[in-house]
Amino acid sequence: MVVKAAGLVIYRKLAGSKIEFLLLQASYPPYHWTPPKGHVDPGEDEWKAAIRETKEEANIAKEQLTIHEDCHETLFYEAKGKPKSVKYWLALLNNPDDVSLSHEHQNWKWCELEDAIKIADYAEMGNLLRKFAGWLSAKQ
Ligand SMILES: Nc1ncnc2c1ncn2[C@H]1C[C@H](O)[C@@H](COP(=O)(O)OP(=O)(O)OP(=O)(O)O)O1
Ligand SMILES: [Mg+2]
Repeated sequence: MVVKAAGLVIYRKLAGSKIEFLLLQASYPPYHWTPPKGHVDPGEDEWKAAIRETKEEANIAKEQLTIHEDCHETLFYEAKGKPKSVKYWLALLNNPDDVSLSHEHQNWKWCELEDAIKIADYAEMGNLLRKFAGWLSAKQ
């Protein structure tokens, strides 16, 4: 059985059409960095889980976001010996307010694309970030 999770790749726009992605660092080994995301609860779909986890993990509510429903991608990898899928949608944080974290994370960072790819470390996440950045530049 595949463990299902979902999240939002949140970005903010700075002056000069600069874009930065939000990454959160786990407060437990391997202290990895990912966008806000987590497991789909019983009775929930991936969309609902992505929004709930973003609120729980980064204190960002749906109302503060413009979620690009058409821009999404699912990652597949093995976590704790089980296959896992994580569906991410791209979302703009309308007013770059402060992020606040739950106990599951110890740090957060706004990163430009190349930095985000380095910090997120996993190749598939790097491809996803490049794809989402490409989608955004095609939209402008
Ligand atoms: N894109 C990825 N590709 C491969 N391995 C990954 C990837 N992202 C995280 N991992 C690794 C880091 C951990 O050792 C393990 C579980 O991490 P992760 O999927 O982030 O779940 P998690 O249990 O820490 O949090 P969550 O509850 O948010 O899903 O998989
Ligand atoms: Mg999580």
